[in-house]
Amino acid sequence: MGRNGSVKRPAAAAAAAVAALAFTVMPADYRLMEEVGYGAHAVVYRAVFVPRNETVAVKCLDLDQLNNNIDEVQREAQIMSLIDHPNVIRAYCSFVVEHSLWVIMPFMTEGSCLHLMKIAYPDGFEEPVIASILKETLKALEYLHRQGQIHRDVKAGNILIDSAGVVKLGDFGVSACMFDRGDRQRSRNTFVGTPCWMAPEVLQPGTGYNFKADIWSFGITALELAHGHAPFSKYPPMKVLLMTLQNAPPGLDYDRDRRFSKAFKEMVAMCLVKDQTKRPTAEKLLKHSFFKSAKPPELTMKGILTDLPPLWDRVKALQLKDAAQLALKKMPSSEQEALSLSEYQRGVSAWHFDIEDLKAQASLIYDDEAPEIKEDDDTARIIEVEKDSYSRNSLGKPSSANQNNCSEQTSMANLDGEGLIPNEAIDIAVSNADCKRMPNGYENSRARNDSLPSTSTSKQDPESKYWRSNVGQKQQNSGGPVESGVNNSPTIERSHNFERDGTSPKASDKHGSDTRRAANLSGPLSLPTRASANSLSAPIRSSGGYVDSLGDKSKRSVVHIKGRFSVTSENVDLAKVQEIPLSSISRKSPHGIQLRKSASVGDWVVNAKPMSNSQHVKELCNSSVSSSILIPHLENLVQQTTLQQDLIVNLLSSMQQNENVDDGQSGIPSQVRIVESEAVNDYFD
Ligand SMILES: Nc1ncnc2c1ncn2[C@@H]1O[C@H](COP(=O)(O)OP(=O)(O)OP(=O)(O)O)[C@@H](O)[C@H]1O
Repeated sequence: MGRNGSVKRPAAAAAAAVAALAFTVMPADYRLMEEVGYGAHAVVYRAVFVPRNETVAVKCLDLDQLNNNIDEVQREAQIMSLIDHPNVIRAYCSFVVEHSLWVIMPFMTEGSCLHLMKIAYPDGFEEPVIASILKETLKALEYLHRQGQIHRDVKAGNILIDSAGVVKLGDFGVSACMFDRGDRQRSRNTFVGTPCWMAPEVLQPGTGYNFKADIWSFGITALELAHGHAPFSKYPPMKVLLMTLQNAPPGLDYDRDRRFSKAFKEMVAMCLVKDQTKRPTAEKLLKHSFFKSAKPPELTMKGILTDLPPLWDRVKALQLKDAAQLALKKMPSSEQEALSLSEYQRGVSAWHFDIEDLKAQASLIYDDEAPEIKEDDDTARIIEVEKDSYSRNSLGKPSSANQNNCSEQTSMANLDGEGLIPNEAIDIAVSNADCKRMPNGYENSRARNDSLPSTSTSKQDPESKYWRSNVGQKQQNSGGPVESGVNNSPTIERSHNFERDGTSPKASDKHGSDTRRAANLSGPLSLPTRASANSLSAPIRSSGGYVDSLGDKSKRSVVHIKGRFSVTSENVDLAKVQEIPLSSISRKSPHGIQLRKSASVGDWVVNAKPMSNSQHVKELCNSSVSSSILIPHLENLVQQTTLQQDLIVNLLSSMQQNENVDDGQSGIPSQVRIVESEAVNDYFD
């Protein structure tokens, strides 16, 4: 025995040996199915033991990572397979396959408690569930300690559940003895994972520790199950180490954790005593009143296991999330946006029970990266608008801004497609009601707008199921929600990618090619965003942020407002066009929470409070943002404005060509012209 030399009861050992014999050590006898878990050193698969068509779990450990002699590891694995307790996952057998060690185990259909929490109980479980889980875990520890074993890795991620609600402590044995035995959490003096669950005496070099270290980890696990995460889990390993050593032990707070019983709080406090000699043994702890009243897990677990997708789907979703978050750290914001889209798409297709959670996951932005922004600082807002527009996601509740994107998508379809743009005008900013959440999770435009005039129609491409909106001259009502004032570039990006994915209408391909060429875009028309000014090589997207002042409105009929541009038609009622100044856009969420980097523009509350341009200039001058910060942004805006102008001119000429080709059947009226908004000049001259 590699570690503390366990002693097996002969009967149990014999039974285990018989069971082990039932499984072969030939890889061909195991058909690996889905991945159901992954840890620092291993990937776990659901597998079928072909000779008996029996479902098992196969844990594949990467031998290249091992610090121990392989023969010794295998010998230890065999000994570990003799461990026999209803609450401890036992290895049936193990063998080497190329560079991996395969450990064959019973398959626990519901995976780990950590997975369950991540998927469905982010704030932890209710006390009866916790009590059941902890009691079974403690029984496992009591058994192991009695055998002279220290688990050393007690945590929610290693507590496994099966469909009947049976709780087993996993990850004991093989991997435990494989990685630098004596301190399994270290690998070449580097912490593997975080030391959140590690007892102070384990973290302190030179300090001896014993099975009481498991009791500390058990106490931390109790907090993990109660809150959905371990204490200090958000901090880097070294900080956790220092906090564990220096701070008072964590515990259940008497105020914050009012929902938990006194007995529970007391039991946790007993485990989390820094002096290991003062911690109770597992045996003694089992006698605590908290465990005496605990119900069998088969009763308590049932309720939490219903309506969950199969384990492998859960794991896939979590894996995507983890990978995305990792990649996010290294990724420019434009790519973050694309990834967010992909996460969202895949998530929605893979999951059906918690769309909101998936949307939140798709944000891929960490809270602690939230930029500081002063609520009343308009200049800061400008900077934030630029900075954020690439990284925004459609989080939370739909808002006018979000829906506004639908209108943009609609417009893209119009411009890109054929025959759907009547002569009268082009509708871009359809009403809020035009956006409808589609089954695929995307908000596609749908001109069922009650608020639009009767000239408005909508058509759906029967083949593509892609909604296109037609004319809607009425843009915004004064005082109503801003339609085109705030663009949500991420949604635009979604719609664009959506089309590029091949889900775009065929009409686009047939008739929009000239337009695309003229606009020098491979997909549907999109205009540069302010954010893209910083990265003009990045995909050009729809303008974002706010609608600028239109300057001499009395002379122009605005039918389309996008960013700082207006496409005008002479037969549009000017009175319906609203000026939406930047400063009227509040960066407050509907709940009054300051918007962070991860927040969606769609969450912005837009107050269509009219404000003159001179007022803007004044506010900017008074703002606390230094000119050194502001000037590069303004330069970018000017640069981008030029680019936008070029794009629109190209687009118009292309559309005019199309119109000729279509022999006037449909298209954009010839009198449509572009008016570059004077907003930039108005603001920054
Ligand atoms: N027998 C099993 N049945 C179902 N899922 C399992 C089984 N064993 C492990 N898993 C899943 O695989 C995950 C990783 O397994 P495990 O913890 O053994 O790997 P590891 O590399 O040792 O992890 P760690 O990072 O804890 O060292 C577990 O958290 C659990 O979700």
